[in-house]
Amino acid sequence: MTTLFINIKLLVNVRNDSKLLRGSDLQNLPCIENAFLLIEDHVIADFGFMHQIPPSYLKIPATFEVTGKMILPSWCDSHTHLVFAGSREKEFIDKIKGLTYAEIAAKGGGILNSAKKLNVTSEEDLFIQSYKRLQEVIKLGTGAIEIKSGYGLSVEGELKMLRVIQRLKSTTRIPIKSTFLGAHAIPSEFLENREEYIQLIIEEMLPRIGQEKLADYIDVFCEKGFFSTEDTQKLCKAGEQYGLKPKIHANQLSASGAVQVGVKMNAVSVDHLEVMDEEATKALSNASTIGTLLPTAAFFLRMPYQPARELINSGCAIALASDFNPGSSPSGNMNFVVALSCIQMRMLPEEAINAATINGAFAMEVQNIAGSITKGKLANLILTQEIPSLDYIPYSFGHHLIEKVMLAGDWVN
Ligand SMILES: N=CN[C@@H](CCC(=O)O)C(=O)O
Ligand SMILES: [Zn+2]
Repeated sequence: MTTLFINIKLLVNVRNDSKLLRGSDLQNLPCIENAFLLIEDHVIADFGFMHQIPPSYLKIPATFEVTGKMILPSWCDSHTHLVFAGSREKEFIDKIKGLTYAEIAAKGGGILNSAKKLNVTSEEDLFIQSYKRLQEVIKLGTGAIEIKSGYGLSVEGELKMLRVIQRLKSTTRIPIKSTFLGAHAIPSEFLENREEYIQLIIEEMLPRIGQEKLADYIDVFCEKGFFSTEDTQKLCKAGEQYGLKPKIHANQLSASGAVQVGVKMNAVSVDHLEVMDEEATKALSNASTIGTLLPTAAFFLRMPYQPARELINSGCAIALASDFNPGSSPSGNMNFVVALSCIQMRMLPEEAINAATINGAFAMEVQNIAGSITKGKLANLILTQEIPSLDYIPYSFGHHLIEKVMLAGDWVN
């Protein structure tokens, strides 16, 4: 199947090769004005200026004339908890009434509440709920995604979640990476003996996950009241034995040393980063580990936003992701993530788009197939409506500016 786009107002994030962007490089968003784009056999085959289009292309039957519209690579959402059961809007009301995230967790709410729901939900039902959410975010322009377990917190619950992610991988066209987050919270029955739960993860969950090849990464919620930096190192080392690289929940509620541990463990990414101190920023600025910012979690929990400018000015490689989950970010809308990053974290539109595409791709190691308009990459694309400029995308937050979305060269809507 061959598809041609002509008269594209702006073809965004056009690159010959893929490089992780850090510091001031994030501002460089290469684009072609008045462009063509050729898709062949699911991948990007060619692109360039309209005035240089090879005449033979103009005979292609599936030609779309898109004057006034832009084409972007799909969003790469490298941090989600999209597989969950039910919802937690009652806690939302508790938050409105003034309870903190930590107070809700201490009351048996939070992650443990989702775990309770998940463990009484069948694998089939969980798949149906998750599949629906995945279709929704695809229509919102997400074209590659990472999904975590972590609401099972029991051997069977965690395996159930990871099997659902595996089924999503095999039944949809979107590239999916799977992360084992057994260390998301200590289940209530282990509260008096947390070591025993850590042993359960290491001795029972990980071997099963390794055997069934159910995960690509291991994650730990490294935070006071959850898992310590020592626990995190121990769990990451155990994960390494099964080929799982770390992607860590770090510095969400406190500067706990989680970022430094992630960097030391060669984590692919350290995610959240609401509460950074000098040492954490310094560790990240010299590292290949990506700092993934989750501004919608800060927004929803009324927490200070991640210090994006400081991180960029320190030379860090940063990505943006949605953290889609029922407790701290019940939205997987990457368009809002990008807008919020510009509005509240003072990221420039170019920086936010790079962080949500190419750097997001690196943060889940799909940079060879997604994240930019590059020959040979999957044709996972966003076609906008007619818009006046690129800056208009984050500026007009909350508007639905996407006309159509393509995954591997096929329209999904
Ligand atoms: N912080 C840890 N995990 C999730 C929240 C999970 C929940 O509240 O259910 C997060 O990334 O924000
Ligand atoms: Zn998360």
